[in-house]
Amino acid sequence: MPTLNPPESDGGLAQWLAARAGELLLAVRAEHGHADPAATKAAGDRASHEFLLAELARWRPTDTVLSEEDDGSRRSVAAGGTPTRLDADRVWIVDPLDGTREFSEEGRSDWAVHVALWSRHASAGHRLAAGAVGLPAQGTVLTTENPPKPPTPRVADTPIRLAASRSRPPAFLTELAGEVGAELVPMGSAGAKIAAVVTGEVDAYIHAGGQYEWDSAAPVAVATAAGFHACRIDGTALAYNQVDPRLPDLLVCRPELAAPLLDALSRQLSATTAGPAAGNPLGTSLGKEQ
Ligand SMILES: Nc1ncnc2c1ncn2[C@@H]1O[C@H](COP(=O)(O)O)[C@@H](OP(=O)(O)O)[C@H]1O
Ligand SMILES: [Mg+2]
Repeated sequence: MPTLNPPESDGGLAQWLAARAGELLLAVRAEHGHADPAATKAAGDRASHEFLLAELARWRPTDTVLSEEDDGSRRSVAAGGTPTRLDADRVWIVDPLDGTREFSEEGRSDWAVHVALWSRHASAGHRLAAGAVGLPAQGTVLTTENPPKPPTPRVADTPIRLAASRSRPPAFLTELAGEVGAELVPMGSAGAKIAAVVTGEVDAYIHAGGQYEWDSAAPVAVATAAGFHACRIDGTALAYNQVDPRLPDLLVCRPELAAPLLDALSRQLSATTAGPAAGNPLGTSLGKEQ
């Protein structure tokens, strides 16, 4: 690891951490290969998590961290405990490896490193003060430090490109896509999908059925800093550093698509909750992705 000091700003630190964790992950992937996906996933998760925790302890020793790989927070909620981060002013919300499945698959570049800072005193409603999304296999880091370009108008009369989980898309999405004339773009990693919205590769990302704060905090910080829309699928605000870190659904899109997509979502959600035959229309599982 280089000993070079990170930039002083929170956004600069987030970018620096995401870039360096990404270098580590590329090295782990090269070393472990793809013959044993479970071993490659575990090694990547562990290396990136340990690196981020050590560097945050070094550079921000008084801040708190909420990480996907730190089960303590999840357990304390499940056991009825109150996580100490709820009293903290500054909490780093990190996903050391988002799109773990894709990380273990040869040739895929849809996996990411997420580093976000939640601050009690941040001005934005979601209280995300800084964030960076590293896309190591794509050679980029998107960051609030130098926010991506704001959205440009869509080319008229082209189908909306709608990113969705390639392994666990919400059951209502095919019907919704038909209703709004969208084409579905399956992709791994919440970070990679939100990055694809920000770069214009797709127009929107919809997820439902299960996710956690670390899956969306950093990419939502970057997307909203660039002027994109982000909210829950019922149109309510995204909130981070909550007692329960589950944040099971979201919509991220070009601002002009927020109203039509929320309308379509509202119709889908009322249709799917109306009938007993609906099953679990929002998704397939609430468990942690393995
Ligand atoms: N139903 C669900 N329950 C819990 N987590 C989910 C989920 N669907 C997706 N996720 C998480 O959201 C991230 C993006 O998922 P996807 O690639 O399917 O879009 C993954 O994070 P991790 O890779 O960090 O575990 C995945 O585990
Ligand atoms: Mg994740």
